[in-house]
Amino acid sequence: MTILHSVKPPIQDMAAPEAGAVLKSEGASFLQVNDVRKSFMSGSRKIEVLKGIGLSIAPSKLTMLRGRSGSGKTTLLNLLGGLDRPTEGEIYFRGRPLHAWSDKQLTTVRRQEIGFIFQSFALLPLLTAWENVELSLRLAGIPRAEWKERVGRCLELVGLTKRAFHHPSELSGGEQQRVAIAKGIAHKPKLLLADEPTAELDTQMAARIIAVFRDIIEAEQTAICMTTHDSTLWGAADVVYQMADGTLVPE
Ligand SMILES: Nc1ncnc2c1ncn2[C@@H]1O[C@H](COP(=O)(O)OP(=O)(O)OP(=O)(O)O)[C@@H](O)[C@H]1O
Repeated sequence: MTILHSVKPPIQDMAAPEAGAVLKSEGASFLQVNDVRKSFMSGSRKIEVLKGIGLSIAPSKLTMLRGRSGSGKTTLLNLLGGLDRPTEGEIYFRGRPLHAWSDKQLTTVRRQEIGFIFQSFALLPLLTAWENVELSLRLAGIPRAEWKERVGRCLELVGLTKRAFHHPSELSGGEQQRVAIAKGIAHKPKLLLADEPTAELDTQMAARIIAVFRDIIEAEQTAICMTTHDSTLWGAADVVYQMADGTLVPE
């Protein structure tokens, strides 16, 4: 495990290619964050939440963002996933400038290349595990002919083949989160972002989720970046960034 703080990145000359177009060599610049700041207005008051973040996320690695509540982890994760844009600074994802992209371009890149997992599982209660995963493929525009094989593969990867036709209410919290992970990876994202994915789980279930993440990285070469308060999990990461009050700090 490497524990890092601020990393000054190589900035490449990146004209704005189409969403979907990818630079050929993406190793070191898979996901690059350069001096990112984010503020929100609360009435007439400006709240500075991120105060100059520089980091890089490597492909096929498990990266964790740790830090106290309110330190800015979720805000940063939302920027990494193109759910929001920085107030200042740059974010390059596979060579393309997310910070400069339109809402339409961000939606396309999210749909095709990024998966999200949230603390609260976000499953549709009336659908089975299988149908929940299938829905992701439908929304991502994957041809119907590919659904069966891909849903089966995703549920296998998270160890839920035998629970495929259960509804969320018939599954444990850990199993529900594994269905949510299968949903998150169904469209084969290059980057999977998980916001406190183990917060509602006990230690054993949390460890199982991390093991599933490892299997996904191995099998699909996905980069995974997750936030967590749980100190028992940090040792399982390839890289840990610690945040405090909107900045990255050394250990
Ligand atoms: N849209 C917003 N408008 C105003 N303030 C916001 C907004 N989003 C986040 N904040 C503030 O930014 C700070 C950081 O929030 P964020 O959710 O990123 O922290 P966090 O480290 O993820 O916390 P937690 O671990 O509790 O989820 C908090 O003080 C929060 O109130």
